[in-house]
Amino acid sequence: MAHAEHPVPVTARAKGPLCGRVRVPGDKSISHRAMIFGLLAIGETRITGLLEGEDVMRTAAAARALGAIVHHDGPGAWRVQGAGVGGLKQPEGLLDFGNAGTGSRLMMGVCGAHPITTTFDGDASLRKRPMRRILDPLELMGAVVVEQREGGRVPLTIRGPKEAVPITYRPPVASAQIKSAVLLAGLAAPGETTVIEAEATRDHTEKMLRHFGAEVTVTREGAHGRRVVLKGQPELQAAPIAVPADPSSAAFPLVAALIVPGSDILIESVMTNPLRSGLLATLREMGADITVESETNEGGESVATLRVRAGGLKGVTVPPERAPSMIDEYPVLAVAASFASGTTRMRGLQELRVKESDRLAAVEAGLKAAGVTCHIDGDDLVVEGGNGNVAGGGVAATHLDHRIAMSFLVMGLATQKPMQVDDGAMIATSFPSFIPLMNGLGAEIE
Ligand SMILES: O=C(O)C1=C[C@@H](OP(=O)(O)O)[C@@H](O)[C@H](O)C1
Ligand SMILES: C=C(OP(=O)(O)O)C(=O)O
Repeated sequence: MAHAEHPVPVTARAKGPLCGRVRVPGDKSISHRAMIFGLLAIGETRITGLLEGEDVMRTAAAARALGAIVHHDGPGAWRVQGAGVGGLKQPEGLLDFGNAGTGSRLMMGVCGAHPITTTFDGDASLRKRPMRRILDPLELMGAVVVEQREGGRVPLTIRGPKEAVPITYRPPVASAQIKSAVLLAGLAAPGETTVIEAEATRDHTEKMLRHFGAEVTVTREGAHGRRVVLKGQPELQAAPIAVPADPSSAAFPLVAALIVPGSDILIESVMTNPLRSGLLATLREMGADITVESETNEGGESVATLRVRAGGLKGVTVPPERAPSMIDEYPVLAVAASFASGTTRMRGLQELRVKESDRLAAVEAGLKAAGVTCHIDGDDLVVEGGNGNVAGGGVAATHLDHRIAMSFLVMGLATQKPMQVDDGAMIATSFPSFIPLMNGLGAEIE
């Protein structure tokens, strides 16, 4: 388990072109939801391809504490015997979600609508992240929240009502976690629970609700939004889940192959859900050589094998409405932008300030440590590309953030001098096999 007190410095250096074929682990968003729906369903949910990263293991432990029987059958293969909506057990201790925003927030939605009292906690990173965005709608649905330390942060305790009240909710920020927490709470409420989002966010919860037998309707709302209506108190029936490969993890070998001269790699069966594909669209606009070798369907999601070849990238402006479809990919996009020709402006990145770290500040500091000219302009990040030449030689501070760690290690594969990150331990939260997978492609990360 990763601890801030025992940082693990990791260094990446340029060695030569990357080549080979890889498949990245299962999608983190879908893996959390697979465990949660397994808990809420009647019967046995069989999961294949589950991401066995620390974040998802925290959600699995919470599902057990709430009454699920969870079996691990082999790599990625899990079975969850559910407690059913309404059948949750009062957990004995607190639920420690470690570094996991998604796991903690979605489980707050589940627990906050049931007549149980649950205490949530996490690591130093999670303790800084805003939870009011989840607690506000839960209070409208009848939950009582006791904040223990600091307002709107874990540790906190939620007592759910005898019967949750259905609501119509407009999340104040584009967030699949808020939408999902409200919908999961809505499962325990009679009548219809509605979420109206101004910007469409990832739709894994809606898809899984349907897959488990709930009635959900989704209609367009405004230029970029969605209205999601859930009919409450369904009996969810266990259903098999095949977790596709995580596009947010695929982003690391993908950008590495674009910036390391001479590289040519294949990334197998990456999920191409359009609400997760903003990075691909942006890299293509930058001139990236990414082709689809084959396309198919896995577990209700389209997946594609991508061939990625190194080549000159040019700077672009990334519009703010694209942010929800690539929210976790901005750190590694900033790395790609550092090697492009010209300026890249990434607009509307305010949500990056409240991730595992303040990612705007962490990216700016890491890029500067590598000799890249960049600045934050309001909520925009502006990066001046070095046209293939980036000095490197610096140390990037990761602030308990896996994506910051992996992004700067990818950068070090193409900089003139090696890049170090002060702590690689957090990589295990989302991509435990990152270092061997990259080294298998010919990288030197140690
Ligand atoms: O719903 C999800 O699985 C996620 C939603 C996003 O967070 P927000 O809802 O805060 O945007 C994303 O950053 C996170 O990694 C996973
Ligand atoms: C933001 C992320 O995750 P979470 O919110 O689940 O901690 C992420 O994985 O980049």
